[in-house]
Amino acid sequence: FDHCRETVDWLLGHTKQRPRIAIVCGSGLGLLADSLKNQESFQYTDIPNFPHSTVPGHEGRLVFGELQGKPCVCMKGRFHLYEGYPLWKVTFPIRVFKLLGVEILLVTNAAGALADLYHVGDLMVIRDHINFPGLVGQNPLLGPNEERFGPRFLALSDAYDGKIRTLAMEIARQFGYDSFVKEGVYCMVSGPTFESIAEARLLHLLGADAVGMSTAAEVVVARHCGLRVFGLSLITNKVIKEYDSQESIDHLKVLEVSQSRASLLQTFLTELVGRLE
Ligand SMILES: Cc1cc2[nH]c(=O)nc(N)n2n1
Repeated sequence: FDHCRETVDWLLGHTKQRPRIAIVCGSGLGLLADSLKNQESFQYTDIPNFPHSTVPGHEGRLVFGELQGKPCVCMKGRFHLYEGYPLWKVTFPIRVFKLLGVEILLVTNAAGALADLYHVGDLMVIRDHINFPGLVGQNPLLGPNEERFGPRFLALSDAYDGKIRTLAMEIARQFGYDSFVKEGVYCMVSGPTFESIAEARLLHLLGADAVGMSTAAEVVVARHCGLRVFGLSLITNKVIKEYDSQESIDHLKVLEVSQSRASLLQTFLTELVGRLE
């Protein structure tokens, strides 16, 4: 808690802005942060106690500013379990946002589609998640509970805010995006390996619609401290589930699709922020 307090005091001393909405930009989706008005940004390396990004496509800046007239703070670049960060570091920014006065967290990520319903370039509004690492002990809330943030035992049956999901689907309809904006279950794996065929089939059997290497841990910590959460996955590839498939996946392909759909995602999220109350 004191770690967070120190970081928050530093930030409060370096900007007059007081964000109500926090946005975590996924792989190659940092475009949104560039569109904020009255920007004030800080390199993660300059912020006390902040971890450093090490993944290509993740810049490493915390950007304060306004989107549709609403005070926001954007993470350009996030931290991943596969980088070797302990989960308390991966999720540290979320508790900083809480102490800054943020009430809503919008989290985006790139993910591979497990369900045939999804195609490359689709957007998946996250209805629920499977926190695979969390099920086997890699949970950000492990260890002594910090009562000043939230309860020892956290309920997650309502993790992804229903009102915001309804609003998002409404916007998709109004913008004519409904052919490629669908709701689904996001499964977090630790990475950095992409799934084997057998793993892909396993996750699909378990009810996951898309799989990625982030997001669930941040959402758990956000819910623990009472933030409303909305998650959006950009489908960057269809996960290979057949042994005779000629397809292959790599990080460059993930980034290429992210770049190609970044502006659409920006339009969608900007409209959503504008209509949040
Ligand atoms: C960011 C990202 C993209 C994909 N695609 C995939 O097939 N499997 C994953 N785990 N991920 N993660």
